[in-house]
Amino acid sequence: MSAVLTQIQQTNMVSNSSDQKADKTGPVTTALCILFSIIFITSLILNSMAAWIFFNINKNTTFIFYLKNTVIADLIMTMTFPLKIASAFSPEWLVIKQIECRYSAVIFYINMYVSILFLGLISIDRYMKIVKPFKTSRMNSFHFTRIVSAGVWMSMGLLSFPNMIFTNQSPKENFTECSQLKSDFGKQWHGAVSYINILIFLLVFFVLVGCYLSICRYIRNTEKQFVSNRDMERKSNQNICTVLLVFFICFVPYHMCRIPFTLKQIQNDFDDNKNAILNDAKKITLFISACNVCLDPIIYLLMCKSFKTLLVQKLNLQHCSPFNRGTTRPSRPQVRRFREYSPTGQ
Ligand SMILES: Nc1ncnc2c1ncn2[C@@H]1O[C@H](COP(=O)(O)OP(=O)(O)O)[C@@H](O)[C@H]1O
Repeated sequence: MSAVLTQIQQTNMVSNSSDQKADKTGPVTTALCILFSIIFITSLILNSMAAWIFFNINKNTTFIFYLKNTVIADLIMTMTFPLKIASAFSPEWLVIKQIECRYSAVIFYINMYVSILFLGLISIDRYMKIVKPFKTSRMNSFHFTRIVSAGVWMSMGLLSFPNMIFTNQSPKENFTECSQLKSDFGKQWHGAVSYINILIFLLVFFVLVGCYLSICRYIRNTEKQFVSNRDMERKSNQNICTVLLVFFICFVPYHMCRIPFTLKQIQNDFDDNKNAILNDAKKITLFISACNVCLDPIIYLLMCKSFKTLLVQKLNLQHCSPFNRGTTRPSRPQVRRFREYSPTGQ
C-alpha cells in the first residue's frame, strides 16, 4: 500500500513539474530562447572577429582602447547567453537557475553597464577630438584612459559583487524568480544596484545626446566655413546618428521597464496579472538590450577607420570593398585637421 502511495506521489511530482515546465516555457520564453541562440552565435562570430582585428591594430589611440574594452565586455556578456537559455528552457533543473541567478545573470548585467559606460566614454573622446582638437587635456592622455577604464570595470564589479554573495537562500521547489533566492539585505542591495544603474544609464544617455549634438553643430559649421563637401557631412552625421540610434533602441525600452520591475521584486505585492505582464516585458526588453552585442561591431565598422581598413585587408576585400569607393580628400590644412579627427578618422 505504501509503495503504491509513493508511486502516486512520484507521478504527481513529475506531472506537476511538467505542468510547471509547460507554464514557464510559454511562447514568449520559447521564442526568446531561440532568439538568444541566434544572437549568441552571431555575436560570437562578429565579436571574435572584432577582437581579432582590434588586437592586430598597431595604432594605439584612446578611442581604439575604449573600443577594445567594449569588445571584451560584449564577448564576456555573450558567454552568459547559453546559461540564460538553459535555465529558461529547463526550469526543472533548479541548480542551473541557481547558478544563473547567482553568477551568470550578474556577470551579464556587469558587462551590459560596462558597455553602456564605454559608449559614453567613446562619445566624450569623439567630442574632445573633433570639437576641441587643440585643447591638451588630461582626458586625452593614454594614461588617463587606462585609469578611467580600470575604474569602470572595478566600480561595476564591486557594485554588483554583493548580488552574487547575497543570492544565498536555498531554492524552494517552485522558485521562478532570482529574488526568491535573496536574503532581505540581498533584495535591498539588488534594488539599490538596479536604481544606481538606471541613473548611470540616464547620465550616459544625456552625455551621448549632448556630445553628438555639439559634434553635429561643429561639423555643420566647419563644412560651411571650409568646404562644400556635402557627402562628407552627410556621412559623419549618419555615423553619429547610428550610435545614438543603437543606444536608444537597445537600452531605452529595458530601462523603462526596469523601474516597475525592480519595484515588484522588492515589494512583492503586485497582482498576478501585473506580475505576468511585467515578467514578459522585462524578458523581451532585456533581449533587445542583449542585441547590443551584435550591433556594436557595426559601430566599429562605421566609426573606426583603422578597424575598417584592417578588416578589409584581412578579408582580402580590397578590390570589391564599397569602402574604397570615391572619398574626396580636401586639401586645406583646416580640412585635413577636420578629417583626422572626424568620426570616421581613427
Ligand atoms: N543592474 C544589475 N547589476 C548587477 N546585477 C544585477 C542587476 N540587475 C539584476 N542583477 C542580478 O542579476 C540576477 C537576476 O536578476 P533579475 O534579472 O532582476 O531577476 P529575474 O531573473 O528573477 O528576473 C540577480 O541576482 C540580480 O541581483
